[in-house]
Amino acid sequence: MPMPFATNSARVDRPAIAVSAAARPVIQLEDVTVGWNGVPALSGVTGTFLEGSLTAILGPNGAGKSTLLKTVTGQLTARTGRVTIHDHFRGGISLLPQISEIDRSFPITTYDLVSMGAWRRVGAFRRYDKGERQRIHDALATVGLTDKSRDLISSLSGGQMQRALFARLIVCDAPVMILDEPFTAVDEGTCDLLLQILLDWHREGRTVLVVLHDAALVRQCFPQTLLLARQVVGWGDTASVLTDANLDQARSLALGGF
Ligand SMILES: Nc1ncnc2c1ncn2[C@@H]1O[C@H](COP(=O)(O)OP(=O)(O)OP(=O)(O)O)[C@@H](O)[C@H]1O
Repeated sequence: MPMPFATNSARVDRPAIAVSAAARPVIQLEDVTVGWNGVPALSGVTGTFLEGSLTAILGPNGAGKSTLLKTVTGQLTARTGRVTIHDHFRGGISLLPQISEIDRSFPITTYDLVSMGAWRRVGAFRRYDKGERQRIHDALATVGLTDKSRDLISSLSGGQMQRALFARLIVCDAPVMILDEPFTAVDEGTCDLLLQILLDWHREGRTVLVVLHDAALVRQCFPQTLLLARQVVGWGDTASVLTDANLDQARSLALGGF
């Protein structure tokens, strides 16, 4: 389990892409409370992810970050409040789950895993045309896994598996990308490569939400931050959210629980 607010990264300049004043809302949360087995994990969450924004979701362990992602992707239902995915983006959201949630023993190859990214366009049981096959090969090349395409995913290292999951997202080609701790347990070279891919998605105008634990990386590369500690501590411009006072409040709220 990563430590909250680790600070070990200083590799890439923050992208100088502002969210347009005319950006449309993509995902809106209104006073959302959601929990597990009747116990609230997040309470009173209100805010909007705008089109083209690149948002880091940061908070101590158990702060509700994964719970939030599961709520916006429809895996969990809010107990109260409302989650709205706006019409233009419905069906256009791709998720990279925490690597620990993936059954690595499932007997499929790296190519099969990456090709699943095309299911939304092609369907699970139809043959892929030449264009889709090329897209899969290109994605494998982008993440440096061409020579692993025939290997079972059970043989991949943690970093290679994360690269394969990114390749699946590249094939998905969705306008909204949601990633849960994509840099956990990966080597520095993989982290740099995946970060560049993620920043490229932002440059292309996609909406990107990323759960992270590395505050230094967030300060450097993420224009927007949602700081969570079982509730919203701050949501907006990263510099105004990641203040010492807010980080202290997040730590104390998460430690105290509610
Ligand atoms: N499957 C589950 N069943 C029951 N409770 C859960 C489940 N998943 C999460 N929780 C609880 O919900 C709360 C928030 O957990 P969540 O995983 O969303 O936090 P997080 O901020 O993503 O934490 P971490 O950084 O440790 O991954 C915690 O108290 C956790 O124990």
